[in-house]
Amino acid sequence: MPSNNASNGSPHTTKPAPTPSPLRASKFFQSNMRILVTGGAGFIGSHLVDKLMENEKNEVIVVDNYFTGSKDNLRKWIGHPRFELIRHDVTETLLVEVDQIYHLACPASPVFYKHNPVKTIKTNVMGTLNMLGLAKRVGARILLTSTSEVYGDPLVHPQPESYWGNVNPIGVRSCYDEGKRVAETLMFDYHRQHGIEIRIARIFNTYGPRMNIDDGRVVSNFIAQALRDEPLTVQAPGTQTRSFCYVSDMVDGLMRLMEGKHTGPINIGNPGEFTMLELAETVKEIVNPKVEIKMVENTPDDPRQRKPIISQANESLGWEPKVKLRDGLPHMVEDFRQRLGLPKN
Ligand SMILES: NC(=O)c1ccc[n+]([C@@H]2O[C@H](COP(=O)([O-])OP(=O)(O)OC[C@H]3O[C@@H](n4cnc5c(N)ncnc54)[C@H](O)[C@@H]3O)[C@@H](O)[C@H]2O)c1
Ligand SMILES: O=C(O)[C@H]1O[C@H](OP(=O)(O)OP(=O)(O)OC[C@H]2O[C@@H](n3ccc(=O)[nH]c3=O)[C@H](O)[C@@H]2O)[C@H](O)[C@@H](O)[C@@H]1O
Repeated sequence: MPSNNASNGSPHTTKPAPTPSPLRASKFFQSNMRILVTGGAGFIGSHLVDKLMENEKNEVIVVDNYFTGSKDNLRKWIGHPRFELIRHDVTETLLVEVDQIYHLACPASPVFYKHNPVKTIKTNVMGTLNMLGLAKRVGARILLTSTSEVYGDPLVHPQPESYWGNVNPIGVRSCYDEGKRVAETLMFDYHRQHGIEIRIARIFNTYGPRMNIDDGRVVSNFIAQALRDEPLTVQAPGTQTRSFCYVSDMVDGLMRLMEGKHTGPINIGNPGEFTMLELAETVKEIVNPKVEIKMVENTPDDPRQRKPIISQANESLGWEPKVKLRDGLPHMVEDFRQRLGLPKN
């Protein structure tokens, strides 16, 4: 049986946070807050950058290797004096002077993270080590975007943060879910050993405009298929569930977590739970009532159920999602129509 009743260990440390590097103060121009976003050219990262850039006191640096992200997602900021974009792989060390680090870099779609699993592990482990090393050197606060996949195929439903999970350590998804579990471990060890200020978000399935059209994740697949008049591919049995959070709610939750006092880990997601068949029916109804729904083979270790308990986010961050699935989907459909060159509905 998995442990589901233990605490997450003491997150507290007696060590003071390291002082910022003297280089930090030696710059000619200094904004009030210099923020690094790794993976900022990706889906969630680019929406986060949009929101951070709204504050004129923020200077934002994005590093990305463009594996699943694109410069196009950031085109409105390229050339802006408060914005910098660096082609960089987080598995290599990075020397910059920043106050906060949002560490998102990692392929998120199962199709992409399974494509080169060794690289996915390296990104999660070495990438997180490098960002923690940077946080330690410059005294920055660091937020990791972990995942509900740390709960594996959960035997406790819905999932509280105290649940330790049911994860296959040697499966095809392990590069991602075990990788993120190690990343969480590294975060807490740097916190306890070096006094680094950490924040960990456990993100549940997030959707919205700018997802890659052929990303492979379920919401983007169904919308692209419905728009192209191709059958919606429900992977068997179709009764597996997910809880879908709209991207603006997610970004709001991540920023509140960064600015708040709680280390986490903290679930950020929308508790509205749907089977994949229900999702297919909803997309069919909204986008293309004539489209066929086709049952196809599933992939190994697909979690059978997933739904966050969000009382911690609610109590400690004052956060709850605002956008219901039926209200969020049309924004994504509109974005996909534009990018596929289809007329407005
Ligand atoms: N979207 C979700 O439903 C979801 C759920 C749980 C967790 N997350 C986490 O949130 C983060 C962002 O997810 P997303 O949906 O925006 O994914 P995404 O694939 O759109 O974005 C990830 C970004 O990281 C970049 N990247 C990947 N490997 C890199 C490396 N080695 N060095 C530098 N950049 C690298 C990619 O090019 C991309 O721009 C990820 O850490 C993911 O694990 C997302
Ligand atoms: O939220 C999370 O924690 C994780 O959620 C997703 O992983 P997953 O839920 O497996 O995402 P999808 O590939 O979108 O699959 C969701 C469900 O839809 C099904 N599916 C997928 C694609 C498809 O065409 N049809 C279909 O029925 C899958 O079998 C699965 O049951 C993300 O891709 C991970 O990055 C993220 O960490």
